[in-house]
Amino acid sequence: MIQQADIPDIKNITDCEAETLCTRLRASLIDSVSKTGGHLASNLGAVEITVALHRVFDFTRDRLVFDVGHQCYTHKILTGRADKMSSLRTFGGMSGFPKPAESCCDAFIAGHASNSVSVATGMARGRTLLGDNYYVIALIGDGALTGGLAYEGLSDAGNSGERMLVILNDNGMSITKNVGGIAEHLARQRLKPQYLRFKKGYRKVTGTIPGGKTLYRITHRIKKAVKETLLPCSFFEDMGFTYLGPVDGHDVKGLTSLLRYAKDIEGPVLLHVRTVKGNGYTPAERNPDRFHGVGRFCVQTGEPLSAGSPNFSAAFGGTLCELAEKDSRICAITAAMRDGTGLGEFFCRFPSRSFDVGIAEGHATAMAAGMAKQGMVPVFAVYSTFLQRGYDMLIHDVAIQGLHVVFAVDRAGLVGEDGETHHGVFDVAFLDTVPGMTVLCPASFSELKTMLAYAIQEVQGPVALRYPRGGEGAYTADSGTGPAVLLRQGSDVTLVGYGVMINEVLRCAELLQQQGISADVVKLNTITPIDIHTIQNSLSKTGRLLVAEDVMDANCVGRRIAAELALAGSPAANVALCNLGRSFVTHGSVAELRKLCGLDGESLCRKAMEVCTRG
Ligand SMILES: Cc1ncc(C[n+]2csc(CCOP(=O)(O)OP(=O)(O)O)c2C)c(N)n1
Ligand SMILES: CC(=O)[C@@H](O)[C@H](O)COP(=O)(O)O
Ligand SMILES: [Mg+2]
Repeated sequence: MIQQADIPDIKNITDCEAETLCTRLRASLIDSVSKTGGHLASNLGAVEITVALHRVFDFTRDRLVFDVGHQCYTHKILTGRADKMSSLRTFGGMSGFPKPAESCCDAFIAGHASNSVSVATGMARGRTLLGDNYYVIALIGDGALTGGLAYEGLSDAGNSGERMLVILNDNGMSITKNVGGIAEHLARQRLKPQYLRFKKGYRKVTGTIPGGKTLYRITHRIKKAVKETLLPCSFFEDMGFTYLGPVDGHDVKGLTSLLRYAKDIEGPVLLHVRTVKGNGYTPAERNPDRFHGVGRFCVQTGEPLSAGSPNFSAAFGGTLCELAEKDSRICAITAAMRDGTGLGEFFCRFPSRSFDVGIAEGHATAMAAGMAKQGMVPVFAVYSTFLQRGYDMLIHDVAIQGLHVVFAVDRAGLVGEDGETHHGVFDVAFLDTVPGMTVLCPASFSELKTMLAYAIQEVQGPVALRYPRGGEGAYTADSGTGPAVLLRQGSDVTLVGYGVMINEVLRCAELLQQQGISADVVKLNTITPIDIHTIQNSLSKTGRLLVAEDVMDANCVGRRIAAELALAGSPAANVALCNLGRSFVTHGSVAELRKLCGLDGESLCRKAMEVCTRG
């Protein structure tokens, strides 16, 4: 594994030394990620472009904005964090995404796709307005370019006249193979090497002769006028960019010289590089989708070191196939997360009813509304954190007309190693704001199957099922589709939970029992709307309430219960709301993060005992 001491002074290495450095970095990434897990294929594809960027720019001043940011490992190694790679994505260790708190060379956080051009445009405008002159770069992948936000950024940036560079890292892949018209367009782009060489040579010559700069500007304007009238422009040139490429994204020498050339061009520039996702590691080149996000693996074979275990995504995908077998109205939608959401089998068995729209959650939601309006039953499988991108379409296109769209909200709650940008901790709050919304919370695979059928066949209007990353806990029962059930009976305190957090609540009840305190455990199957009667009945006995949930405090279930009780004139004497509060939660294992946030069984037990001793 490459150590900090091994990193050369990158501004002063030769092209040959740069190539050697890329080889060493690549080997180190493979070795390191095989031990920690993380995003491998994307990082292997971005080694040369990152080294070339660091040869030409100084990222203590110049700003490099990563899109998604999962491809930032080489950047982190080159900016003083080589020795931290062994702590990648661990609690208290280095994040797998750019983090300004980690280094001044990390210009901006990242995690959600398609925002980098917008952020970079803002930075460039800020720079200009403040009279500074550092350079601003956005590094965006072809997958991220299927997100509509990217076009908003490109349209404005291209017209901004700002000196900035957008590097399009085009490997033909999103997590799976890239989709959509833009992917086709990029595939048609052809390199004009002789034209590119001429442009660079001409600029070099005019840069050395007296009056050459003026001559260059005049001929540049003539060329632009000729191209715009006589020759087809690339999509990006139409947007206002000087378009360079596509060029080989693994030629560190060529990239370095092209970046030096691009750096001096007035106005916005788009450099289109072609790379191979997983480059330099055969198993990843052969399976870039499988090596997009990996657990620990054997370097020699590429095989995972731990066998996969049953998870909610697979239970969802299998159940949806069973239902779709009998109901031809059911169709499945994903926003570039087909395998992550468990839809692989559905796409194989029902291709005509399967839609991967690219990284376009807003479009997916609006499209689902259109499908529902025409009589289909669209099931949009989406990670909770990415559904945030579709919130307006959920209100405007789905809910106002009361359309029956089913949202399979995966990765709900704390997700673990991806950290702040990926925890699914806002959906409980924002879904509840939507009139007519139903939100179901399966706590076991069996409940997910029951609730998915119920959501598709019985519920009217928009309905969401929310379930976590990974598998079920000790609770594996199926409490049906009633809004709430009493899982345990006691007289001292009422404990309320939903989803897989019920496992921590049941653990808490066990621990209280050992202290001679008996608890009612109310499990909510539906959290929007809430069945307050079951809770009221329990509280009439206990008078004390603790609600546990791994979501943000704002508009959480606990707050809504407390408010409903107060409005009904039956407020609990003592209430403890155990949730994530109003701060973002870092990365680490889910178990570590629950403990950090006081949401593990032991912490809940201590909280419940406080409530009981308060009176
Ligand atoms: C809004 C949003 N939706 C989905 C994702 C999940 N996601 C992470 S990386 C990725 C594919 C990115 O493809 P690309 O930009 O081409 O980068 P590559 O991995 O090919 O280098 C997706 C869909 C995300 N990060 N953000
Ligand atoms: C970078 C990104 O957004 C995805 O790769 C995400 O990390 C996938 O998360 P899961 O590992 O939970 O599928
Ligand atoms: Mg890609």
